[in-house]
Amino acid sequence: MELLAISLGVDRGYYRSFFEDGCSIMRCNFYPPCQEPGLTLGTGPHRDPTALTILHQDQVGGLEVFSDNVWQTVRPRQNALVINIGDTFMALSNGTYKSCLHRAVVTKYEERKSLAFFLCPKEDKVVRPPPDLVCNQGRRMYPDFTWSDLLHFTQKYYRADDATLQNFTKWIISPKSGNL
Ligand SMILES: O=C(O)CCC(=O)C(=O)O
Ligand SMILES: [Fe+2]
Repeated sequence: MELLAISLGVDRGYYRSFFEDGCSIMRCNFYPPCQEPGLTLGTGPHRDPTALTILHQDQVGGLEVFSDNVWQTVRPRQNALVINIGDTFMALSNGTYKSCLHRAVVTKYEERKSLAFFLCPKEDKVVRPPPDLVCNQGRRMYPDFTWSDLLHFTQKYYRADDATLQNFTKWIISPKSGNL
């Protein structure tokens, strides 16, 4: 978090202290083999709604990221972790860092496991970029929201996909959401 703050030219402690009392989540994904792997996906295309994901995949492989307009395979490396930016960090960086679109494919004969650590803020924390960043950029790209609002949105109303943050922003500012 300090490195990300330094890269954005803001107070180096801003994000680190923001996540100090966070409610992070760890999940193990299990993908059974599939007789027709070309007809399905283990995990469809999405951006993680969380802030930062630290992921380890086993040697079977299957993670793909959408980059330069194509799905690129992330080759498994036993001693490496994949770090992905999620939607919450995209909002915290006022849109400078883009959340990563990714998916996981399945294979015909081998089962696959991956272990993901999702860095999340404390539920009632207001997700707001540092003032210096907004000042330099001239405007806020996303409204204030709490992590609990986004979590609720993605667990109750909306399955995380390519456009979660965009649709969440519309939902949060709509009077019908009951959030204002
Ligand atoms: O299994 C993988 O490699 C990706 C899992 C994933 O995208 C997720 O758990 O959010
Ligand atoms: Fe993901």
